[in-house]
Amino acid sequence: MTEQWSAPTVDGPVHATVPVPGSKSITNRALVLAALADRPSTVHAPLRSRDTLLMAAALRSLGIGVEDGPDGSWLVAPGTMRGPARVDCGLAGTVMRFLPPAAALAVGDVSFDGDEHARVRPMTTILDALRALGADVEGDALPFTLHGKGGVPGGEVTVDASASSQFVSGLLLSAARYEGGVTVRHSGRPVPSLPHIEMTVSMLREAGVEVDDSTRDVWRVAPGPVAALDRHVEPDLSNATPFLAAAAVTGGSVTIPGWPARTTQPGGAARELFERMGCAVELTAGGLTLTGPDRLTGIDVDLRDESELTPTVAALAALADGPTRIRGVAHIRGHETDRIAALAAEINRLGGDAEETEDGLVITPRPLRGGVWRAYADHRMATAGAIVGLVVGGVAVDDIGSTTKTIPDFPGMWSAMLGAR
Ligand SMILES: O=C(O)C1=C[C@@H](OP(=O)(O)O)[C@@H](O)[C@H](O)C1
Ligand SMILES: C=C(OP(=O)(O)O)C(=O)O
Repeated sequence: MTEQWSAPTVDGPVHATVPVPGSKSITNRALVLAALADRPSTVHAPLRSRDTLLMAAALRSLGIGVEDGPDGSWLVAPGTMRGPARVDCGLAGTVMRFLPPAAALAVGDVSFDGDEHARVRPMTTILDALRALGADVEGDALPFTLHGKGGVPGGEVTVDASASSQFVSGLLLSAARYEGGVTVRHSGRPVPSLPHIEMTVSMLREAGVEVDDSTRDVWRVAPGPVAALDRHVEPDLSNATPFLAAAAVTGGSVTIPGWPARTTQPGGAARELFERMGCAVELTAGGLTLTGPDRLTGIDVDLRDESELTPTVAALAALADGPTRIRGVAHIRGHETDRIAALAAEINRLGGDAEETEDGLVITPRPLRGGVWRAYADHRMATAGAIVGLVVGGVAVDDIGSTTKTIPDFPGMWSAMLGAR
């Protein structure tokens, strides 16, 4: 059952401080690394939302201990993974791409499935790569089964990762535990979301794993142990962007506490994007504060590196005072939904002017009217609808529940933010 949600509209600037839950990308990397580590780990301030709860549940079904710590942390007790097990990936790219390479180390069968929308997300590249590295995999997309033999030879593999950086990240995360380690070479159109691969490399190094990424499009992971983690998870900076956007579109000001001065999250680039659109952004000890302008400026932007920000940028663009061109994100047609088609359809349904291009969108602002904004089961489509609804009366998001993918209570956070006006 999906839940239609009337997006609240405001008639003045939004002023609020909004604490944002932990990063999905860091939490799910930390869980996989902790499961492969040689001793128990603690993950502090993890995100607890559908994507990470599914990862935790999947690891438990494989025999890994994932217990609640006293302070909201997760305590992870590693061990030999064992099938038979069934993994529900939901719609989480990080579960469907990060867990199979780890589960290939299990003893026994591990079957994977997910939501209807997940079954059409690209998977062949990583499943073929696992076969090439010596794993026994049945299937080319969800659902599929791994016949685990308790170990994987590893070696060198060439992949076309132009559809998702997660193919590379997934292989690298488990690579140290493969007998010969793993070398991944990318061959094809440019890899999107490269900072997410850098996040993977950086977290592997934190866990004592030797990674050579000195050659472009080649990553070499040496075989060896994975050290236990004691890891704090930063706020999810991509999930912070709808809240910052609330200040941007109303000329208000929103502070996100705990915004890191340095980060491996691509969402960190949101600062510069908002500035280019005319916002003032300041990082202090209290967090990142964004103050919106009288009118937002349209921009020409390549979002290949931070493609998960596209829905927020598109929503801002529809409300700006000049055209925006978004480039470099052809692969987001394979995200939770075809985001290029979905954004164009929903902006146009409300009377806007959004045109699909091969690798992005051209959005020319027009006065918008209320109506149903469809989420397509996609959390970031839903939050984009909330941004538009803040200044366009009568917008209803058809499936606000989709936001639980990466934010446990988006409607509650949104109304708390507006209540603080
Ligand atoms: O590794 C990760 O945590 C992610 C990588 C990116 O995927 P793509 O490379 O498929 O864009 C990003 O969009 C996704 O939200 C999270
Ligand atoms: C693309 C995204 O998610 P996933 O991790 O499921 O790929 C996203 O969160 O924008």
